[in-house]
Amino acid sequence: MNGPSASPPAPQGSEEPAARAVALPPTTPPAGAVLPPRAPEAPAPGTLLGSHYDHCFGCGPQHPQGLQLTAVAGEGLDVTAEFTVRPSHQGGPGLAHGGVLVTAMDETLGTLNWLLHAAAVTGRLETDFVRPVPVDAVLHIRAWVTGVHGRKIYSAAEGRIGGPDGPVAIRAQALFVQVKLEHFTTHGRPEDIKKAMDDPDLFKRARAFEVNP
Ligand SMILES: CCCCCCCC(=O)SCCNC(=O)CCNC(=O)[C@H](O)C(C)(C)COP(=O)(O)OP(=O)(O)OC[C@H]1O[C@@H](n2cnc3c(N)ncnc32)[C@H](O)[C@@H]1OP(=O)(O)O
Repeated sequence: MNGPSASPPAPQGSEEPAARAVALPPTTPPAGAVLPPRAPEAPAPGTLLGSHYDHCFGCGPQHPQGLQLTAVAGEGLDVTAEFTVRPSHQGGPGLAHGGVLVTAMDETLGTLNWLLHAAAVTGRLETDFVRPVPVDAVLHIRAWVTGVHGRKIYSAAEGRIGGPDGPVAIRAQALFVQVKLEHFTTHGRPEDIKKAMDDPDLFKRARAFEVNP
């Protein structure tokens, strides 16, 4: 793997803080990135995008503590999604945990891959927490592709509370990297991979998403 790497921090006092900072790659598309059309196989605008895996913490309907996030395909390379914050998602009393909100953004950004018909995983995800999100609130998320460069898919999202046009509570930018089915079969826990592969629907869907970089 040739992805960016971060060196462990230098021993304390040995370097200026700036010299120890890690140069992370940007999540904004580089020169030469393109905005491709929707894939011919992309679900029609308005389609409720099903879960990619029943046990997914982000979207799986069979994950009792998960986010059970639901997303709908937009007109272009965009999706909308809703996530209702439940008591099991608390960080501070009565407030959503920041990491859970990041999961909601990650999952929604991940659903953009349906529109490109490409299997991809998150390589980098940046988040701004703008305002606290209470338990019982619905986070209204919109995500869109900002560019594609080789196997890299750049995207952005914002989450609002109090309604789809309410104030922004969280913003995110991400870089996903397209992968082949082997990414999952090689690295996933064998018993879970076997169960998933034995499910004809899931297997068909996974195969349909295979990419040939
Ligand atoms: C089925 C969909 C599920 C969706 C669930 C919601 C989304 C998720 O949470 S996915 C789970 C979290 N993500 C992961 O577990 C990914 C873990 N990381 C990996 O497996 C690998 O590092 C992976 C696949 C990202 C990249 O590895 P690899 O395929 O070898 O790619 P590699 O050849 O190194 O890099 C390809 C390009 O991407 C860039 N890149 C790779 N990783 C990163 C990164 N982390 N940040 C920025 N750029 C990166 C490289 O610089 C390279 O760019 P260029 O083409 O310009 O040279």
